[in-house]
Amino acid sequence: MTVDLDTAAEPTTGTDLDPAHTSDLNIAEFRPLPSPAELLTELPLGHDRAELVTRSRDEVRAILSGLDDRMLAVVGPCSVHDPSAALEYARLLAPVAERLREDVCVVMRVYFEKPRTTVGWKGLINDPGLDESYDVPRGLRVARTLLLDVLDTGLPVGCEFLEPTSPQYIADTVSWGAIGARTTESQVHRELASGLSMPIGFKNGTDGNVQVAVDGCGSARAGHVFFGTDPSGLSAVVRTTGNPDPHVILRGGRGGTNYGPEDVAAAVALLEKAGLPARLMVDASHANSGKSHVRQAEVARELGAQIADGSESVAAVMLESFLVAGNQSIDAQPLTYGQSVTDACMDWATTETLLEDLAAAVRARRAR
Ligand SMILES: O=C[C@H](O)[C@H](O)COP(=O)(O)O
Ligand SMILES: C=C(OP(=O)(O)O)C(=O)O
Repeated sequence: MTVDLDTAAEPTTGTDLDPAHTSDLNIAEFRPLPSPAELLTELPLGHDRAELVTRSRDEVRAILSGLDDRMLAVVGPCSVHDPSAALEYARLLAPVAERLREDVCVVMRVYFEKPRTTVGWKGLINDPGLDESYDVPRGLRVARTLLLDVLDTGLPVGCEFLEPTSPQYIADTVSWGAIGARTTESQVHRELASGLSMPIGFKNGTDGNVQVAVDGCGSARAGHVFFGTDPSGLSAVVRTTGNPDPHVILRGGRGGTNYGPEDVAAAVALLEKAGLPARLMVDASHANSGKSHVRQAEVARELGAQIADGSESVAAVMLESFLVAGNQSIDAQPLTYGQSVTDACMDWATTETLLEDLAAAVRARRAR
């Protein structure tokens, strides 16, 4: 039995589709989505933004390969829950990025999909109302609108890709992407990365295992054939040619941090053994900061010192930063404007200073 989801007016349930009731027994409903092509027609990228995306992807590639001696800094909120606050943040970040552009290539972290350790709010695309109403079509529209608005400030954007089909709706706007610690070992995500058009970073595992991220890079560089959807939303066999620019992101793990010079050297040895470029990103947050925004600033300063000392291996950093320091429960009434509802973030003033420090570290490295 086939169901045309484009024309289905009402949600269907698993058992509607399965009269014998032997499958989909735990599916409560199927709800139609617009196709990726429909959303891209409704909210087009346009020529100028496309040029920014292409140019910034090239810059990210050049930095990761060592052809460009600047640093890449992926900086922004842990998650976007309020597009107005995220846009206000972008409007603060854009002039700083412009001022530091000789030394640092700033990409705004605009994360809409949150991988959870068990359960929790899974991001603005999944639940834009933050109230378990799960209006995913609205989530996609709100996310894409914000991505276009951020590009209009002149900033390129970076996202984590989590749902295997969501990139079809937003990836044309994205200049750098991540596969998270919880999915870095997943074949589905490695296949996805192999077809994405921007450089993709693989986090080390939550247990601290870096080899799984190196393996993720090796897998993503290859072409794959897998199940997916085409731009019209139809199920399709997808064949990819491989992503030329996968890289490792050190984010610490249950055993401790991995941003120190010895940890970076150990990761580089794994990359070299795998025949991969010996350059990586370090995430100052997550297990490298123990999820403390105060500690995160110290980690970022220590990374700056490594760079100023001449480290060529740390090509990029990730910082979690928002308007207001710390984090709050998503159930807070009222929510504090500009504060994270997931992991704790550094505030804007701290972030601006850290970006200035990173730029100075790059200049010091260049002068050596
Ligand atoms: O980046 C955010 C979190 O670290 C990640 O999504 C896991 O969150 P959780 O452990 O609160 O579920
Ligand atoms: C979830 C994230 O990180 P990690 O996968 O390292 O936990 C993140 O960067 O938002």
